[in-house]
Amino acid sequence: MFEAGLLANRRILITGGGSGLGAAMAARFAELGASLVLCGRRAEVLQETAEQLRSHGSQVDTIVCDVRDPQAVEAMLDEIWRVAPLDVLVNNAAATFIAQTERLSARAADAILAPTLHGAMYCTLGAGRRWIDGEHAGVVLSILSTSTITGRAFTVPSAMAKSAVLAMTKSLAVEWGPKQIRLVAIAPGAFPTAGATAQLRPDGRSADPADRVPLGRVGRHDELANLASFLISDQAGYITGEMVVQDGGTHLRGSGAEDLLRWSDQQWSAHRAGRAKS
Ligand SMILES: CCCCCCCCCCC/C=C/C(=O)SCCNC(=O)CCNC(=O)[C@H](O)C(C)(C)COP(=O)(O)OP(=O)(O)OC[C@H]1O[C@@H](n2cnc3c(N)ncnc32)[C@H](O)[C@@H]1OP(=O)(O)O
Ligand SMILES: NC(=O)C1=CN([C@@H]2O[C@H](COP(=O)(O)OP(=O)(O)OC[C@H]3O[C@@H](n4cnc5c(N)ncnc54)[C@H](OP(=O)(O)O)[C@@H]3O)[C@@H](O)[C@H]2O)C=CC1
Repeated sequence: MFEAGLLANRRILITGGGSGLGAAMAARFAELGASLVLCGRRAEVLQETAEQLRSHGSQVDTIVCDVRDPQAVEAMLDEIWRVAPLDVLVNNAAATFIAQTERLSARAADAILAPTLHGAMYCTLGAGRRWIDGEHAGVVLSILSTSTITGRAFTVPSAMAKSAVLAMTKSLAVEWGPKQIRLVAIAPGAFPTAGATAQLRPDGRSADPADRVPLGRVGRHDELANLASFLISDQAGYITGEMVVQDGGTHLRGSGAEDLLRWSDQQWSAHRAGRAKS
């Protein structure tokens, strides 16, 4: 689909790059010649993904970093820049769960806002400052959600965080455009991963996420990775401040949370209790 060296000589940090869509993007970027830094909280998950990529000859470093912690983010970026500047930051790390919003504790809301909004902001500000100080061009790709368009009942902190990162994307596209820094985003629909399925599709929710998709199927990870590759490449050099929706048309039908309106308080209590046991 792309020329072989599309991302040659690009140094790319993917937050949450050890699993799911982050790992899928890592594999595609590596095939296209990029060198990678993957971060996340679990060292063993990062190592496993990195070893797979290295076995195909790719240059991959891993850094354990909790993006909720601004000092840890600064230490990670210092460690990266000691070797060479990044060219691309991918804000992919995030967290979510379904819950009745009126039952969320402050700690529960922060468990979602902190990685999804604050983490993306800390990484973007840290990379942007270094790019501007070093007069280095850069690209920030953020993985968002169609909740930025529709809102989404029962995952309100996630919808709030993703919408805020979209606001950051549009705002900094203007402020940092003159510094040759582009900011772009993808709003994926259903791309099944272990993380998303565990958090969003508990037993008791209507069966197949493909049922709601006008195109009749869920997304393939390679489709998202290809779109991401295009957006961070020079081929997209005149695109900034934009979010591309990749959801098979699903958000045009609604946010996707409507089935949860029919859950009873008893079902929600059972869901909470099930989580406590697991
Ligand atoms: C098949 C494909 C699906 C279809 C998709 C359709 C499109 C939807 C698009 C949605 C957009 C966003 C998607 C995603 O982000 S998917 C990625 C999901 N991955 C993750 O979430 C990974 C990271 N997750 C985590 O780090 C943890 O799971 C999490 C922070 C979310 C919870 O961690 P943990 O349970 O360990 O946290 P704590 O015990 O510290 O709890 C913190 C407080 O939060 C409260 N809590 C936790 N879970 C729930 C719950 N289910 N309901 C209510 N409250 C909850 C917990 O009680 C703590 O609060 P308190 O101390 O006050 O009790
Ligand atoms: N899959 C889907 O259908 C959809 C996904 N998305 C978005 O795609 C992105 C990837 O999600 P997906 O691959 O499905 O799910 P995953 O759960 O696999 O991805 C989340 C990643 O983020 C990392 N992460 C979570 N919290 C932190 C933290 N505090 N610090 C550093 N890393 C962290 C996790 O690693 P660790 O736990 O080791 O820290 C994990 O690798 C997310 O932004 C999600 O919102 C959006 C719409 C739909």
